[in-house]
Amino acid sequence: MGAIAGEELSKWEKMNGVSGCEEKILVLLRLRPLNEKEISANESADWECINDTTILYRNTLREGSTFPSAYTFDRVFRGDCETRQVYEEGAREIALSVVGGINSSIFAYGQTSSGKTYTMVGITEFAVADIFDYAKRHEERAFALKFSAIEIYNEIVRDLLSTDNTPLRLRDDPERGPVLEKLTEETLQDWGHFQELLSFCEAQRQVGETYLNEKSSRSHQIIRLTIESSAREFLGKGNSTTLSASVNFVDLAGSERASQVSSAGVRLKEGCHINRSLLTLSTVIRKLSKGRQGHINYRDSKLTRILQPCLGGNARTAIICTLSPARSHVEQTRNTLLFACCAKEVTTKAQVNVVMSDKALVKQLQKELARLEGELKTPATSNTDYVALLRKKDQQIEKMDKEIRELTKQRDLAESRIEDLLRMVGKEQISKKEGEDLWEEDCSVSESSSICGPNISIREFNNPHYSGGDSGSNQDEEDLDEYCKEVQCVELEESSRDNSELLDPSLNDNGDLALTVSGGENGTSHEMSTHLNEDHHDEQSLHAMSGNMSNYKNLKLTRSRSCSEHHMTASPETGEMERTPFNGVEKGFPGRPDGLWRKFNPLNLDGSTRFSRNDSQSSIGSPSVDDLRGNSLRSSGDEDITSIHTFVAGMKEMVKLEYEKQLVDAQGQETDRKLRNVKDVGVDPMQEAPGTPLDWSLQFKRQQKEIIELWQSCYVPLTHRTYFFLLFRGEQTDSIYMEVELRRLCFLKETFFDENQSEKDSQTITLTSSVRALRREKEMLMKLMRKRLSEEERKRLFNEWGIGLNSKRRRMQLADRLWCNTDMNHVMQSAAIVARLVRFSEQGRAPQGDVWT
Ligand SMILES: Nc1ncnc2c1ncn2[C@@H]1O[C@H](COP(=O)(O)OP(=O)(O)OP(=O)(O)O)[C@@H](O)[C@H]1O
Repeated sequence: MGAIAGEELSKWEKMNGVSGCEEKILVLLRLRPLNEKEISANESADWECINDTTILYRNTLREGSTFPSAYTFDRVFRGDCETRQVYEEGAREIALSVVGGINSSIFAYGQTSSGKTYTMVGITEFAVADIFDYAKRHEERAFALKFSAIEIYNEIVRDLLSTDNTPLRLRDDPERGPVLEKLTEETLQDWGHFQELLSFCEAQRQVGETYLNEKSSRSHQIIRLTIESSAREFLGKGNSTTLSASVNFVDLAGSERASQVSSAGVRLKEGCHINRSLLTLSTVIRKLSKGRQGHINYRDSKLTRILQPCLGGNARTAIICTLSPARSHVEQTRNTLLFACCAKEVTTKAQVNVVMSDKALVKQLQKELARLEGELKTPATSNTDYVALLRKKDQQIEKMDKEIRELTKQRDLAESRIEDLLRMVGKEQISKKEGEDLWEEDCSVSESSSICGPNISIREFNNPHYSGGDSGSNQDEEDLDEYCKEVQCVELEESSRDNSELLDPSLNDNGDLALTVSGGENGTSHEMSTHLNEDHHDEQSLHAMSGNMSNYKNLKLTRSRSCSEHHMTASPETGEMERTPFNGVEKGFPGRPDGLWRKFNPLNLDGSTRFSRNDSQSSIGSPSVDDLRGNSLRSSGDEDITSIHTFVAGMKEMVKLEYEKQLVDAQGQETDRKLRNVKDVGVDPMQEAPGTPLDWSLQFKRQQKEIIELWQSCYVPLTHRTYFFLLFRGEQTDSIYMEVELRRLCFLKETFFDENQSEKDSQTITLTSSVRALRREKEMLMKLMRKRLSEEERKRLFNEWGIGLNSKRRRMQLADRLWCNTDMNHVMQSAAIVARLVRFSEQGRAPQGDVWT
């Protein structure tokens, strides 16, 4: 059942005038006359209905009672009033609501023998008669009247239309409320049928004799009449609506005092149940009269549970309180009046109940849908607020989108940094291969055949720049082009960044030779490139290949693509190295940091120099750096050496600045790392930077030693060792790079010993390939000894390194002895020689005197 809708609803609402509205329970009072027993007992009638709404207690003064003497209700009926009058002037309207689809209930409440049954029998008959009459007068509608009756006797519900005394089960239906299972429901045929059923119920009901009433009702009786009606014109068409409602005629058992009724045994037990359930009813009414706040104890008795919809629910309700006027019952009468007073404050909210056919329901829903669509198309004034609200929300969403984009950008930047670091650790294998190829080109010079051993396979490359000044033929140029494309391709893919070699000569597509310096911050690389086309001589080729910075107009030092925002370039005007700062605004190259020069031990070739470090932490005892400085200034190669220093200083300065930047960014990166749960590779300066300078100094020495040993065991190119050794000399900012190098070398070593991997992956760097590359590098250095060192210098070196001046292949012997052990003095001497040979230099940037002092 549901609320009726549309025209039919309006019609019935008009008719009833109450649908959906709250209304108070109608409270009627019926005062019966003194009965024979009371008269014979010489009882006086202390109660009098002084008008249609007020009843007065006449004995107030005599008793000195504190109770009110007058009570007002919707309607009061004197003892001489007929039940018909009570019905017609009181209960009728409520009872007949049922024909309009509204539930209704008529109660009779009062003490025993006050006339409840007397009243309700009449009310029920008059109401049903009126309903029959109504149905008869409204032939346009088809009516169905269903009759059922129960009694609640000692808290047991019985079906009064059944001879079976089996108690009825009471359950709660979410839609229908309390439902009695298996309750007999008879469809009334006619008046006679109704009378039969009433008689049957009367016969079934528990009635007993008490002192006050010969035929006292010992149970609560509820006669229910359900009326269903449908418009005949829609019957059978599938779109009819059915009104369905029930009217309850409730004849309660009477409250009684055991002393008054002199009951005992069964009657006493009945009386206890009756009083208890009536007490519950009174409590429910009292609570409802104060509003619906709090718990209403409907479930405390079967009576209140079954009558719950009638008490403050979807029903119109009238309570007829019956009274005895006798003085002996004054206390019970006052209780009844008190109940009545509470009841008149209770409200119910009845509405028309309708059952719709499926077709009608669909139609109704379609109509509702159309209405809602119409509202959407033409928004009402009240919808303006929603439109504004939506617009505001859209703006918020847009703003949040912007923020998300910005945060995504920041995250990508942080990821890029992490990837740079990871790349340093993970990409060296491929780049190693590239390095190998590049060194093969170095060996393609005219002397290569005499240098390279028969067991070393070297790819011949007829590059005119490497062929002793022989101008390139067309074929040569094609080869060069091919080579350049190859290098460019590799670079574009960023797959061959050689982190295993700090100094990685390669050619770019413009014919420039790029000197890639790896090991910078974040695993980035630095490229120095010079145009080879200027000079085809071997000397210049090698010059460029070794990082000669003599031609500043064609030389540039750049960061790899991933860090292209910071790059070093040679100024076209001054030829000086310039570093583009992080913000993109170029400024002059910062020059050499003092600390670097004080630490650096240059190569001294005048034979008077011993190699040492002036680092106070160094355990190597040798001539001081200051000694060397003076000598190195006098050396024939001082320009080259100082140029190396300058370059290294520039690199270190750049590293330092980047490191500072990392410190600033560290917080953001840390947050990002946590969010994405990126496994830290241990290169976070915030985490890895050692605590105190002293701690770091000790750690640096330890790491440096480990690195040198690993260089040795991994056959790392000497130029790489030299550059790294010179670049990172123990400053706090070196820690990150030391850590990365250490891990990289550990990884490399593991790879060398993993034979399976070497066999499986042809791209993986192997021990053999490293040895071969190292061999070719030494051959290249050997050649450079002749180019870069004077004969005197060479002789001096041969003497110092214990190479007989008459022995064969002296330069190769020297090359073989460079970086051949891990003794720090040896390492420093080796580094100085290699640095001199490969000219980590830049002419015109010789260090100032004050730097050396
Ligand atoms: N208004 C009245 N006019 C004349 N007689 C009445 C009236 N009300 C009740 N009586 C008579 O009083 C007696 C008791 O009435 P009734 O059985 O209806 O009381 P009751 O309240 O139903 O009692 P119980 O609660 O014990 O069932 C009956 O004999 C009945 O005929």
